[in-house]
Amino acid sequence: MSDPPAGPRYAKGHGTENDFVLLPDPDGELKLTGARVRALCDRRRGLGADGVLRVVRAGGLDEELPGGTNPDTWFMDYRNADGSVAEMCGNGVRVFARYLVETGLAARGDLPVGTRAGVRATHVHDDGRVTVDMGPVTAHGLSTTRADGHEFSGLVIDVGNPHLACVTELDVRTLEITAAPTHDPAVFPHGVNVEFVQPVGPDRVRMRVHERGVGETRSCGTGTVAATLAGLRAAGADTGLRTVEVPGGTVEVEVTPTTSTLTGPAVLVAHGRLDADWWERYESD
Ligand SMILES: N[C@@H](CCC[C@H](N)C(=O)O)C(=O)O
Repeated sequence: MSDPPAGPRYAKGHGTENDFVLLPDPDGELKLTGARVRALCDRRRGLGADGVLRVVRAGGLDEELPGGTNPDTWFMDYRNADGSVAEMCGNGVRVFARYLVETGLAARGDLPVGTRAGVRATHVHDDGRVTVDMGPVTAHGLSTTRADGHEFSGLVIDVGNPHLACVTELDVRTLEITAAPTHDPAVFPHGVNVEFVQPVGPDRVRMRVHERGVGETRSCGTGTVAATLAGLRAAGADTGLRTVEVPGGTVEVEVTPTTSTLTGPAVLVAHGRLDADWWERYESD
């Protein structure tokens, strides 16, 4: 039996069941078309994932990067399942850091990762959890959304990417989030990630999320940071800690006066090679 033609290498991983295909591409040689991203993320004709993380040195990227990004820094080139580009992914960056360490591309411990929202400091723990400094999280007033026949008011929050975090007394586990929640395009001209946040204890919130460019996911790291700030504000505080329960597990978030941190699991599931013919089929957008 002869081996089929081998295409690019890949790995599959997840953080609290927000799942990703990782594509190692140190020198930025892969042509990552929208069609390829959509096919990779498709759960029937591809590998299946919420997003793609291209593992590239910042210097290998053909786009302008945030100031302070060293060309040698590993850069998380994040794409949503619909092929769109996003600034930041909090679960993705943890899986990305774990991948760098497990494959020997970086040493265990403190590790900077470039993103379109800026360089993020990560720390890979011995038990497989990863902490990431998510940078400042800022609120910019209120907006509304409709989902499952309810109207929700929420905080407009910037975690490098846009969020609307709606604190509610409803049991969020019962919400039907089959259609995209509405949003005000004047407030969110580039779309938004919407969180439904239910306080369930003094230091604990439960969250469901509908992600821009994906749909409902089992977790969203930047969303948990937005949910924490919204939960804190609802309790009359600006800073503090929250355990955030999502359908795919739990993470810990801390918001301080200057930054925010996210700690949670990062799991690698598989390593392999794509079929070359399959990869070529999706070359053009
Ligand atoms: N799942 C991510 C967020 C991914 C990007 C988001 N869908 C967007 O378009 O902003 C996370 O863990 O933060």
